[in-house]
Formats: sequence, C-alpha cells, structure tokens
Amino acid sequence: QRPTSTLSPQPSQTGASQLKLQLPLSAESISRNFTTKMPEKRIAPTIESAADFELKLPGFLNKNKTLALLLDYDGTLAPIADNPKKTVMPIATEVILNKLAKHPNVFLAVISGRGIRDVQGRVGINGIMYAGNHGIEIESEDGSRHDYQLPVEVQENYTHLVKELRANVEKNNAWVEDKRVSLTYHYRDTPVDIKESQKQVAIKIIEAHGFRANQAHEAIEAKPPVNWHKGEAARFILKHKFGENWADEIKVIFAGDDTTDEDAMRLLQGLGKSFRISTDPEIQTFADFRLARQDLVSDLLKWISDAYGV
Ligand SMILES: O=P(O)(O)OC[C@H]1O[C@H](O[C@H]2O[C@H](CO)[C@@H](O)[C@H](O)[C@H]2O)[C@H](O)[C@@H](O)[C@@H]1O
Repeated sequence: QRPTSTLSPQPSQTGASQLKLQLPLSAESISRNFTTKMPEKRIAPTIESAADFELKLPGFLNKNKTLALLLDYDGTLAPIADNPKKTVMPIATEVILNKLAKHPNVFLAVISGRGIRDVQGRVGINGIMYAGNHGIEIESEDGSRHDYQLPVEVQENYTHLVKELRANVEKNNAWVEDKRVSLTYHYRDTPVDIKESQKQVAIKIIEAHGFRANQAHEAIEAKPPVNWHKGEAARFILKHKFGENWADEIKVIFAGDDTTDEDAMRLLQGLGKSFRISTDPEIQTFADFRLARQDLVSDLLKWISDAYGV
C-alpha cells in the first residue's frame, strides 16, 4: 500500500507555539532570512526571445547541480483554450519535458489549479511529482500522497458553495468546475452585456461561503480560506525532496501565468528564479522575469535541456 501523509497546518492557523518549527536550519539560511527584504510586486524584466534566457541569466544553469523545475499547466505548459477539456501541450514542449523528466539532475513537478488526476492525465508523464487543486493534493513520483487536510467546516461550506453557485449563476453559458476541494467558475461564453454583473454575483456567493475569489482567465478560482497555496506546496515539495536546506543545495525554476502562481513566485523570491507569463508589459509580479508570450516556455525548456546536455 502506498504511503499517505496529511500536511500540517501553518503557524497562522495553529498559534505561535508552532513557529519554532518553521526556523531554517543552516546558518546561511538564517542569515538570508534576516537580511532579505519583504518581497514586493513590481514590473519585472522581460524575456522576449530564446536568446534572452542566457543573456539575462548568464551561468545560472549548471549541469552538475540539480535543478528543480516547477511548472504550472494551463497558460504555461499548454496555451489557454476556450474550454479546459481542449488544452494540449505543444509537441516541442512535450518532447523536451519527457526528456528532462528522465535526466538524473533534473527534478520535475507540475503544480496546477486543476484536480490532480486531471492534470496528471493531461501532462501524461509518469515518475514526476504533481500537485493539484492549487497544492491541496500532492502526489510523489512513487504515488505516495501528501494531502492538505481541510477543516470539516470548510469542506461543508464547499458543498453548499457548489450548490448555491449552480442554482444562481450557472446560466448564460457560465458553468462551475467542481474539483472536490476548490472550484473554478467559468464565464468566458457569457454574453458581454451581463458578464460582469453575473461574475460579481458569483464572487459575492464565493466570499459569503468564506472562500477566496481569485481572478483567472475568463474565470474565478474559488479557493479555501487556509494558509495553503501553490507557494506552500512548492516549498513542501522542495523540502520533501531535498531536505530543509534545499535552497543551499539546488537551483530552482518556477514558471506560471496566473494570479494563483504569484504565491509560489513570492515564496521563491531570492531562492530560485521565477517567470510570469503575461502579454501585459505593465503587470505587477513577484516573479524575477516576465515571459512575454506562452510559446517562450518551450524556449525556456530548450535553454535548460541544452545546458543539461539532454
Ligand atoms: O494552475 P493551472 O494549471 O494554470 O490551472 C488553472 C486553471 O486552469 C483551467 O482554467 C483555465 O484554463 C482553461 C483552459 O485553457 C481556460 O478555458 C480557462 O478560462 C482558464 O481559467 C482549469 O479549468 C481550472 O480548473 C484551473 O484551476
């Protein structure tokens, strides 16, 4: 039988007595903790071509050092499609990703807002780590699970939330994607003149149930009110795989395109390099770089595979 574990609540949920468990262990990490400024969003330097990766990050990659590559799925590995069932990864991305997954010095994890089985099926690579539902569900390469346990009250509120959204705003071509612990309210095909008002009603219902409403692409992500998100999931994955001092041992790259990816970009600031995919030159982000187009993700992977001799 495969091992399972329940992820422990964070200090903000359990009281200060648990704070000591959060202290980093190495002297280097402790000093980094005290000298690092609070991360702030800003307009990040832009990467606009394949050549920009090495130009703007000279010598960052080193084939003798392990690289943890943490990637979002929708809008990152696969371009945004008008329906979640229609997404596909470009062939170039799929080919390089499969090769990188086999490299002994590359560790690959996909961290998605989708349900975990959904994203696993779409990426289709065995033997890598996956996180679904914005990190609430995590599955290691060997199939062992590390699920964040939602409080019973939150689970009950979730059930009511799905029902109420369906009854009130699942209309005019808008629909609810129920992912068991979080949901996405899709309104792309709602007529323009009622789109905004219907979306605002959906947000009110989500917030009335204590859930967080995050803007996504023609959709609202309703996430449970817990201190667990893609950032905590990324940190858990890195600790689980490489130990407490992961930041001293490995290189980390994260790429994502959405507001929910910003949690990972924020927590990884100064510890790795992150890329926010966005066509908006004014976008404020915690990422180190903005990728001007989704197709630059294939170039990012190519830059990595060249450096690692894949
Ligand atoms: O964290 P991700 O892997 O980026 O997943 C985020 C959400 O992606 C999906 O919705 C988005 O992509 C769809 C397909 O391109 C698009 O039709 C939709 O408008 C986007 O919001 C997915 O349906 C959600 O469950 C994920 O949370």
